[in-house]
Parts: sequence; structure tokens; C-alpha cells
Amino acid sequence: MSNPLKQLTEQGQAVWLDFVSREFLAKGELQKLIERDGLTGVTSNPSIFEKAMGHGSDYDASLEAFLERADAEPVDVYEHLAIEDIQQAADILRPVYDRLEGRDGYVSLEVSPYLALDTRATLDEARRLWQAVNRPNLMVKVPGTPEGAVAIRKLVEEGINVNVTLLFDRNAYMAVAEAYIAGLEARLHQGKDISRLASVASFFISRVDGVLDKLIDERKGEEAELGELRGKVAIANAKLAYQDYQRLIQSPRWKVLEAKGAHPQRLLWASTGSKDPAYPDTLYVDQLIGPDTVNTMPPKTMDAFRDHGTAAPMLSTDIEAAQRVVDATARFGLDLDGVAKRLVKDGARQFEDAADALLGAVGQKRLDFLGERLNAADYRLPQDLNEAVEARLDEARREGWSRRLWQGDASLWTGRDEDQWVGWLAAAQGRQADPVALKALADAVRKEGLDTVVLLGMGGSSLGPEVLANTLGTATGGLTLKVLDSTDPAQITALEEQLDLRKTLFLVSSKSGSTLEPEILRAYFHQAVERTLGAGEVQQRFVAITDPGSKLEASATAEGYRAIFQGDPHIGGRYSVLSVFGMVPLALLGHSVADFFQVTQPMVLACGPSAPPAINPGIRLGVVLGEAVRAGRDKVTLIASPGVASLGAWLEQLLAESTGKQGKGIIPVDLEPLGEPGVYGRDRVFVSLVLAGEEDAERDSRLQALAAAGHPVVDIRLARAELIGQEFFRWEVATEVAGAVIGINPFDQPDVEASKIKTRALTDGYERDGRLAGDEPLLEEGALTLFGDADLQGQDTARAAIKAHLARLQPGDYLAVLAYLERNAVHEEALSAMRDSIRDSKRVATVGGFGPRFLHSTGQAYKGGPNSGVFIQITADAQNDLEIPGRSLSFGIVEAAQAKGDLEVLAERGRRYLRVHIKGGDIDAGLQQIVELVEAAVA
Ligand SMILES: O=P(O)(O)OC[C@H]1O[C@](O)(CO)[C@@H](O)[C@@H]1O
Repeated sequence: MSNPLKQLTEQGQAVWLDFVSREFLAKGELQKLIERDGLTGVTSNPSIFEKAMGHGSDYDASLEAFLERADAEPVDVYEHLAIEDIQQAADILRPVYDRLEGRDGYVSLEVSPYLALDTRATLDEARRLWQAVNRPNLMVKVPGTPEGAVAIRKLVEEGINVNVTLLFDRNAYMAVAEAYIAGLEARLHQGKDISRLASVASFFISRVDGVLDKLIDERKGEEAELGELRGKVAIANAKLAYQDYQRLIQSPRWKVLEAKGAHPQRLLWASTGSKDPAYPDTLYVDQLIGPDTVNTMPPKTMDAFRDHGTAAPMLSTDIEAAQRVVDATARFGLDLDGVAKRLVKDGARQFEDAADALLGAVGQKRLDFLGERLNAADYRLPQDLNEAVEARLDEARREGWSRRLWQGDASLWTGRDEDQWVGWLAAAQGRQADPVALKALADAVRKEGLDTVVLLGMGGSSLGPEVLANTLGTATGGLTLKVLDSTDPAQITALEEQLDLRKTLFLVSSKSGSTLEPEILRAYFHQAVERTLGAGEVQQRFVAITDPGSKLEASATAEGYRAIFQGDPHIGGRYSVLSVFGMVPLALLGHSVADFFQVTQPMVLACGPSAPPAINPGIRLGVVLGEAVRAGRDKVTLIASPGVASLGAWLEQLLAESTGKQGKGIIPVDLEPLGEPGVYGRDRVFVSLVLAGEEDAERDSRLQALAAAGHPVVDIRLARAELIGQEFFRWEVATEVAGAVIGINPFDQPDVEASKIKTRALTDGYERDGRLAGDEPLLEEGALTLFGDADLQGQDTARAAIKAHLARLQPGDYLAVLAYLERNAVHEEALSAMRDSIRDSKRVATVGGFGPRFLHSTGQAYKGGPNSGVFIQITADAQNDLEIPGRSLSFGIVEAAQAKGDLEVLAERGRRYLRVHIKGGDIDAGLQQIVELVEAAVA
């Protein structure tokens, strides 16, 4: 006598296996089931693949072979492996399919569970999988949600076999049965063959009892009546669905299709392993046996049924009893419809969870495989922060942050216009800058003998290029890049003196094309070039990078600039480095833009939409930064090895301008020497950036001491300088995510504009009146004049005023020294000296910046972020001022107006400030005096 499984086939029920794995296929187990048990189909789902791929090493060789050919993000790796399995299973089942002429012999592969509520995306994905698997005996599995039903109709019309999954109630079943029939009718209408199409409607069984039994058990006092229903409802429900099916295939509508060779959409019993140990292990097989159905069983249930199942045709028996059971559920207030709805949701959730776990496991294997091709990041976090981070990462996983970030889903942030600002994601894939055009420009200027490029631009338009120049240097045959982002006359002169204008190219770089500094600097250098080379040569020496339609684009076009590169208006300035704003300079430095993108991609893919947050380097970092802010640790302190040190200035802008608003945000701390734990408050996160070969035992032991003292420490390591692009991308993602955690819009800079408006009013006033409106000083002392907020009024010596100012620093505050001076080594040294003495004595974070450079960077956070800044602004009388061609203004006046405008906004925002102005021209001496006063004040 044949075994019970084979007897099912004899009863007209197909036996399918709800399982697949590489090892199982390789060992010939599927073939064995076909031969021994008459098996005619296989189903898979994300949970099944998670069990197969998420553990052990069976897939490693294939995964590595795939990644050797081309790197890919987790979902593509998973899909490749799954498709290999599905194809193999389909090929094993092919003889069955041929023998049964398409009535059976199918293998199911499910569309991404994240799409269950998106018809369009489900359709695209199903079509893609159908083509990729490329086997006639594939069934694409689509959830039977209302959105899925629309897709199912269309897929059937297109000739794609569909396994409808996640059906728990008869209404949903009838909706998808209708979709199948309508799809066939549409196909027939187009004169296409419908005899080779198949579909199954997967009705989930045991899960219904799982929920109802629990509800029943909770109803105290009604055990007697309700107990009768335990373990009965799922089967009764299925039996009634089968009656629906019978009616359907008897209908005249179906008969028309049948006459044209259509196969009915069989009911498939899924979830047939019994979960309650009190029930027989074959319960959900025994009771559901009937012709033209399928039972897909997990291996355990299959083994059990083979061993002791009873193959009697039970499906059409006791229909009245089944109806009574279902009626009773209604009578007792057990809401079957509600349960079904909940189960659809839970089922989709379970598949999403499984897919997350699967993608996490596959993604982790990819990371391991990449080794040093991907920059590493390790985290040493105090326990409370670590717990908050892990909880947030799980929330981010459940809420699909990785996907939503790439979709530019504004609801991840404040729900305003954030969706308009995610062009940087495409740029990071090399889709914004054209490497060929950039190389052509670089080759041409080199041929002409130019050896230097001067970039005129602010903030995001200059900080990225500066990092590229400092980190990668000039390649053989490339140009030297110099950045000018200042209005300080001494700084402009110092640069000009280094230039041989006969060999210099100017890059005017401004997204908006209306930023004051590049505008007046280009006027200045137009004139300078014209003086040296003659009017006819100027245009050939100027290239513009700007967004389409900008004022700069118009004038560069009118003036006949050598080239104009257009940016993407959907990218904000600080996110623009991987677009033309960074890539034109990179090409001029003599580097291959194509190669740069190639080595950057591992990080882009690692942070891709399918990389779950826990293994997504950008999201993890962002969650750490965001949670740290929430825990009061808002000072992100950057400790970089020399080869990557210039990244700090770029990061300052990214972090501060993106997050510092609405009284919240991150205050980046760059260029502070690493101290002992005792000099830090509890407001820090330390980020160490180390380029391989620049390891430093002293730094490591200090960081170790900080970690041991409970400070969060992030260790980022680059194997090569060329991998700097990966950090651009990692930090861009991290900043967005930190913004989501903090609850701000990371794309705007509302408070920068305030300073600009004040400055404009001041320069307009100057052009009108010939002078800048003055302020009442606090006091004058030698070469120094001091100005301050109301609380400092009455201080009568410089020393007392500085002391009183610094005495206001409280734990959690930060001290900012903002100098509107030439940015040179001596001045940098002076700022550092002030910062060091204040940090060490007051145990507060310190930051420094040169104006107007910082205005387009950290300035946003100083004005709009938390009111924890204590500001020292340093200004000086301009020496050897420079006229701005075409304006009745000088650079010195602009710089003074910028300083004044900024101070006015700080005052308006209730910030604590002190301005020290150096008169008379000996800036170095004046600065030294301020350093000494500060040191004395904190001694
Ligand atoms: O490229 P643009 O439009 O000249 O802007 C320069 C910089 O100025 C800012 O807008 C701030 O003023 C930054 O966000 C930006 O990177």
C-alpha cells in the first residue's frame, strides 16, 4: 500500500513542501520526496530563507563568488542566492510540471514583504522576479491584501503564475479569486493562451486557531460552551472556503474560461503544522483532504503524516457542523473578521521581521567578505547609551528607516519638504557628475600648462574640495588646489602672492550662485587676471559650478566662462561633495572620478535601502549621535590622524548646519587636543578617525582611558586615503539619521540667513553712508576695545570683563572663539591656546572658527542650536584693505559687516557674547594679549 502522503495525491490533493534550502537540494532530498511521496510543488517565504541562509555556511561559497563578480547590497545578494535555489528546485520539479501539463509542479518565490501595501511596487517586483528566475513552473508569491489583489489581476493577465499568500478569511479569498478570474478574462480577451497559467490561493490555517484559542482561553467562566470551539474554527473556516471554491468553479463565468483550458485557482492549505502540542501533529492535514487542493507542509508535518496520517476525504464532510462552528464564533463575539485582519498584519510583520533578519545576516556576510575595502567603525559605548542605541536601531528596523531614507520619506523627519533634498543619494552612486567631461577639462587645462586651481566658494562648496585636496593631494599631472573662503584682505593678499596668474584656473563654486563671498572674490580675480593676461583671456581662466538657473550661471554664460558645471538643485550645499561640487575639483587634482566612485561604492551599498539599521554603518552612527544628543552628549569631538584631519572642517558644517536648530543639535568639536578624562564633562562623544599607517599608541591609550571612564568612543578606520569618499557618505547618512532621532529637518539652515540679512543691511548702509553703524563699547584698554552683552556691562578692565564672561561657563556649555582674521598658522595657534586653557580649567568643550568661513558652516548651530555657547568674537582693523571692483565697498568693510551682523544675531538670540576688537594694525600682538588675558582669567 502506498504511504499516506501518496494517498493524498490519490485523493486529488497535491502535496507540496513548505521548505527549501541549498543543502536540502544538493543532497537530493527534494528528488527523493518527489519519487517516494509524490510531491508536486515547493513553497518558500522569507522565514524559510532566513532559516536557510541566515545561519551556517552553506551559502558562503556562492555568496562570495557573486560578490567577487560585482559588489551588491544585501537584498541583491539574498535574491541571487534565493533565485539559484528556486531555479534548482524548479528544474527538479520540471518533469512533474511537464507530465502534468502545467497543472502542477510549481515552486513559489515571494515578492519583498515590504511591498505588501504597494500595488505598483509589487507588480514591478513580481515581473522582475519572474524574468530573473526564468522558469515556466515558477509561481510568484503575492500577499492577498487589497493592494495585492490589484497586482494579482494584472500579473495573471500578463501570464505570470501567482501564489496568493496571507489569506485568512473567505472575503479576502473571494477577492483574489475574482482577481484571478478577471486576469484570465483580460488575457483571453487579448487572444492569449490561458491554458498554461496556474494559481493557488494560500489559506493559512493553524494561525487562525492560534489566535482564537488564546481568545477562548481568556474568557473565564465560559469554558463549557467556548471550549467546544477550541481547535475547530480554522478547519471549519477552510471547509467553508472550499465550498466557495466549488461554487465558483461551477459558475457559468468559470465554465467559459474552463472551456478555453484554464486551470482553476486551487486552494492551498498553508500554515498546516500544528503549533499547539495538545493537538495531533497531523491535524491540519487530516481534516483538509479533498480534490483539487494543495497542502504545503513543513518537513516535520510531512514526516508525521507519512508516518501516521489518515488520508480520508474530510474536506467536504460535516459542512453543516463547520457552519455551526463559524456561527458560534459570531454568537460568542469572537470576531473572525477582525482576527483575520490582524493575522494579515501580523503575517506581513512576521515576514518583514524574517526578511530583516535575513538581510541582516546576508549583509553581515558581505561586510565580512569586503574586509578592508569598507572603512571600519567600532563603538565603545556606556551601557545606558548602548541600550538606547540598540532600542532605537530596532525601532528603525521595524519602521523601515533604511528604505524610507532612500525614498526621501519626509515623515522620517518633520514631514515638511525633506523629500525635495535627497539628490545626494543618487550623486553618491556617481549619477550626478560625468567623469568623462571632468577628465576632458582636466586634460585640457593641463595641456595648456596651468598648474594651480583656486576655488572661490563657501561652506559646502569649498570644504569638501579642501578635504579632497588635503587627503588625496595632487596626482601626477594634476593641478594644485587652493581654496579661498574668506573676505579677509590679508588672507586674499597672502593667497594672491602665491599665484602665478598665467598658470592659474579659477573655479567659482556656489550652489545658489548668489553667495556674497564668491561673487566679490570672482570680481576681484577677474580684474587681477585681466591685468596680467589681458581682457581676452579672462573667460578661459574661469569655470563655474552652480545650480541651474542661478545668477552665477547667467553671468558665467554671459561672460563666456570656459565651462559651467551644473549641480543638482535637490542637493543641499553641505551634501554636495559627491556631486560636481567635489568632483570637478577632484578631476582637476588629477584623480580619476570613476575610480573614486568605485572605491566609495562599498559604503554606499552598505548603507543601502536594504541594509537593516543594525548593520547599516550610516544609520548606526546616526543613531549613536542622535541618542547621545538625547542623553545630553551633544559635543561630537573629532580626533583625527593627520592624513584625514581635514575631514573635521567638513564634518563641522555637515553636523552643525544640519542638526543645530530649534534650540537642539550637535555641536562638533574639531582640533581640540586629546586630554585626560578629567578635563571633560559628561557632554561628549569622541570620534576617532584613523588612516592606516597613522596609528598612535598614545592616542589609543587616551581613548581607552576615556572609554573606561564612561565616555562614548567611536573608532573609524580607513585602510587607504582613497576611501575618504566612504566617510563622506557614511556621515551624510548618519547626519540625516541623527536629525530624525533629534526631530529636526536636517536639510535647512534657517538661522544662517539671519546673519546674511544683517550683513546686507550693514553693507548697503555703508555703500549709502560711507560708514558702518557703530556700537557702544564696554571699555577700551590699549589696543583692545571690548563689546559685550548686558550682563557684562560695568566691567572696567579687559581682564575683569573676560573673567566675568568666562565665569558664565557652566557644565554642558561650550566656548567658541570666532575670529574675523586671516586664517594662518600664527592665528590658529593663538585660538588653540585660548581653547586649551579654557577647556582644561573649565572642563567645557571649545570650538574655534574663522569668519566668514564658519558662518557658512557651524554658524547655524551657534545661533540656532542649543543656547549653551559662550562666544568670544575677535575682530581687527583691516590692514592693506582691498577694493572690490564695481562696488563702493572694500573686503575689509565686508568682513567687518559680517562680524557685526553675526554678533547682532547672537545678541538677538540671547547668546552670551564678548567681542574683542584689535586696533592699530598689530594683530599678532593684540591676539597674544587676548591669549594672555584669557589664560589669566582662568588661572
Ligand atoms: O554654495 P552656496 O550657495 O554659495 O552656499 C555656500 C554655503 O552657504 C550656506 O548656504 C550657508 O550660508 C551653506 O549651506 C552652503 O554650503
